[in-house]
Amino acid sequence: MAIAWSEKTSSMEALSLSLSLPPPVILTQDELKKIAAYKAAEFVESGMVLGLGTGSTAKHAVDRIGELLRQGKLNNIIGIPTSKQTQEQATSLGIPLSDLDSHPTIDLAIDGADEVDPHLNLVKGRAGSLLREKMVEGACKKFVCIVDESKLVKHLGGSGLALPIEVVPFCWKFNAGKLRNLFQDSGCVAKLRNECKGRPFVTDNGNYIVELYLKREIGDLQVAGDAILRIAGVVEHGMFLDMATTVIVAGELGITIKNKQ
Ligand SMILES: O=C[C@H](O)[C@H](O)[C@H](O)COP(=O)(O)O
Repeated sequence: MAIAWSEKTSSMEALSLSLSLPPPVILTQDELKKIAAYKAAEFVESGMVLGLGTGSTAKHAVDRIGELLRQGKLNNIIGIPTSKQTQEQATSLGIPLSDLDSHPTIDLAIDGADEVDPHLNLVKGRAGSLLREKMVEGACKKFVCIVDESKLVKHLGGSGLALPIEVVPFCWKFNAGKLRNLFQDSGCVAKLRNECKGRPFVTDNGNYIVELYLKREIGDLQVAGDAILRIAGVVEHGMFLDMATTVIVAGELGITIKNKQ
């Protein structure tokens, strides 16, 4: 797969255009996320069915879409939220919502990621929404991923963050052991994600998240993903392989748009 570097503009210029503010001297990570999100909102056209992502970067995109609707610059949009959190945000902004049952084909999805590798493979799920995100983003014609440059990695797992796996609560320790064994060559440690005070984090689907910390690079990602999904009780994993059609990266030196070809 070849990656085309199709655009590079100054991020400071983009921020000042988007926010009508003078360019700041140092951009925070959140400002970079906002720049990427606002750029992605330019891909939205009236009449589209839109996949609405989850997380701090996607939140900016949803805000922007709400703003454009309010201003009358967009109309006739239908949003398909990827989490209860995004559903609440979109509802509060007056974005009309639906679901995959009624709209099985989505024109465009916009969402963040925890890691992006050079082939535009992603790790997602730090906010625990990986299952609904994968369902929605798997049903879209175009998936625009928005990140700040800290999310770029040489290989998935390269940031040191965990690879999240959604599992049913029933005998999760048994499945955490199976997952650890699957990646024992990568020095895998498997931990349950906790909400607070030892209480497990529960996803919107009532499941748990097992986090895999890998010391070494995973070999074939597709093979690894398939092996994870063969474990009964695993619901989904956080690797989004060959799904993003575009990745918008906001960094100190500008916006880079990478397109899958
Ligand atoms: O479940 C969480 C989602 O996959 C998020 O899109 C991802 O974790 C990126 O989140 P953020 O934009 O907050 O870094």
